[in-house]
Amino acid sequence: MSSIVEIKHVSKEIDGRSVLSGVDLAISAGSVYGIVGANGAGKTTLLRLLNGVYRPSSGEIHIFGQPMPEEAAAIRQRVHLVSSDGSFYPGFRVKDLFRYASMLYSSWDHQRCNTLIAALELPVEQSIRTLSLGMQMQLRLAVALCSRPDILLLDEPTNGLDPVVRRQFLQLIVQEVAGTGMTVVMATHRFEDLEAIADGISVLYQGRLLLSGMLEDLKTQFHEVIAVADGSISADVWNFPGIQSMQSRGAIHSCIVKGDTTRLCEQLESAGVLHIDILPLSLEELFRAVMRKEGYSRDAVFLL
Ligand SMILES: Nc1ncnc2c1ncn2[C@@H]1O[C@H](COP(=O)(O)OP(=O)(O)OP(=O)(O)O)[C@@H](O)[C@H]1O
Repeated sequence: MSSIVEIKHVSKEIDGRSVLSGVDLAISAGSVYGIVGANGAGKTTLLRLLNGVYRPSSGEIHIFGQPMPEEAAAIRQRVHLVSSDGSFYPGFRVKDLFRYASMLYSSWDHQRCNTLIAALELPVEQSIRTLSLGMQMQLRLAVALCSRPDILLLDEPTNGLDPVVRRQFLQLIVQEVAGTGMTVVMATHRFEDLEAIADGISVLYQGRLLLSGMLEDLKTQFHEVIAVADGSISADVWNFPGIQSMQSRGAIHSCIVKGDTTRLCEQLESAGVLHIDILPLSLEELFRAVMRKEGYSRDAVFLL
């Protein structure tokens, strides 16, 4: 598959502060790509670079094989950013917004618009300022889809959606990708959303990409190894290059390992452990392990 988005060694400074540094990323056409990371990692900034709101301080971004144009309006015809940030045409009624947006986008699809208004039960006569947060998110997505973007950028898109609508929202995105070949780049803290629809993911931490890859590949690369021992295990055993993190509680010792676990298991067996389990990781567990390796952890906050 060809890359529709190529980010080459991109850095971004805002107010003299480094927000992204040396980011390299290629995203295949027609895929759903997830960006995860702690608060303030730079996810929104990355999406804003992709739709031309920001320009890189250094490095290059190519979209559709072309360098990002100087004129951001041209790119926004084909790359639509949906986020829950800021107010969204509060003085408009829903139908006024659709009429206005239809004039902004040359590829506006009126038939799709009618279908989405009906499917999402959007109240066309209602003022946007009176819509719930979830309704507004659905409206933002509907406007984006009617503009028939080649690339849809989603920033925390399922915030505020109830479980039924959230599922419908994700299904709609999958359908669009399958039906139109649209590419989706989605920043989110909801791992279950990415498990459901993402092909690839990147983990951002303090403006750097820690990890990128296809979700299935990453899941086969990382495992949790649990060893039950009659007492402690020599520290030498854990001196193994693939170990991302480890913890011990009584007789149970567990570690997250990247790569082949055979040698580690041999070392554990030689150390006399009673039992070994090798378990696959969920995306959230994988994220936690990678972040823990970077020293990112939070203790409980006690206010009283
Ligand atoms: N306009 C701005 N002015 C100053 N600092 C900014 C601006 N935009 C972003 N930043 C800073 O850049 C860093 C990355 O912000 P960004 O919003 O991209 O992170 P994020 O990963 O989307 O975070 P979150 O998960 O909390 O939404 C943060 O430290 C933020 O304070």
